[in-house]
Formats: sequence, structure tokens, C-alpha cells
Amino acid sequence: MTELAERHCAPCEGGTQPMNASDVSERLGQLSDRWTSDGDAKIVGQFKFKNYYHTQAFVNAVAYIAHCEDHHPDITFGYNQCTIELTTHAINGLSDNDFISAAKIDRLVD
Ligand SMILES: C[C@H](O)[C@H](O)[C@H]1CNC2=NC(N)=NC(=O)C2=N1
Repeated sequence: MTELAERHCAPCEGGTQPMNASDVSERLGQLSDRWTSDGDAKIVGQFKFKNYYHTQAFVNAVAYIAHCEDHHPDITFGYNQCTIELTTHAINGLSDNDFISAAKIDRLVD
């Protein structure tokens, strides 16, 4: 199968089933250890940086990915850390879009 980071998010307007726990855990295995799942509802990534400039640059790059993919994570950050939460609002759960976005975000720092 094509690597997650090479794929693109597909428009999701509902009507798709949210991923079940076993799909979630299989997809999580394709991401870095920074990501954990919060039940089947969302995945959370924790990123550390050496200073505010590096953190802010990362946040800007994540926002750019979100714009290009039309899939939007919640982003919170401080001086040297950033937390990304991904879920697919349209289906109230996780879809491939969340894992594709997470894999692209991983690529920024790996
Ligand atoms: C039409 C467009 O694809 C949708 O409105 C997108 C926009 N960004 C989104 N982002 C997230 N996280 N979940 C969504 O369901 C979603 N829907």
C-alpha cells in the first residue's frame, strides 16, 4: 500500500464509517511514537522543540499542510512544545484523513 505520507486527504462530508479500534491501532503503528490515540475518537501528537522560533515554524508548517489537504487539526503550543489533535469532525471519529495528516506532520520533524 502507498505510504500514508504520500497520500492526500479526500473530502469527507459524512456517510463514511469512523475507524474501529483495530484499524486505529494498525494505522498508529505507521506513525512515530509521538502519536497516541484517545479512544477511537482522536489521535494526539506531542512535539518538543528547542525554542519558540522552532515551535512556531513547526506550527506554521502544520497549518500549511492543513490548508493544502483541507483537513484541520487542533493545534496548541507553548515556548518549546506543541500538541496536535486530529479527528474528522464530519464523522465524529477517525478517518484515513487523520492518519495521512499525521504522517505528513511526522515528516516535518523526522
Ligand atoms: C469540505 C471540507 O473537506 C470539510 O469541511 C473538511 C474541512 N476540514 C476538516 N477538518 C477536520 N479535522 N475534519 C473535518 O471533517 C473537516 N472537514
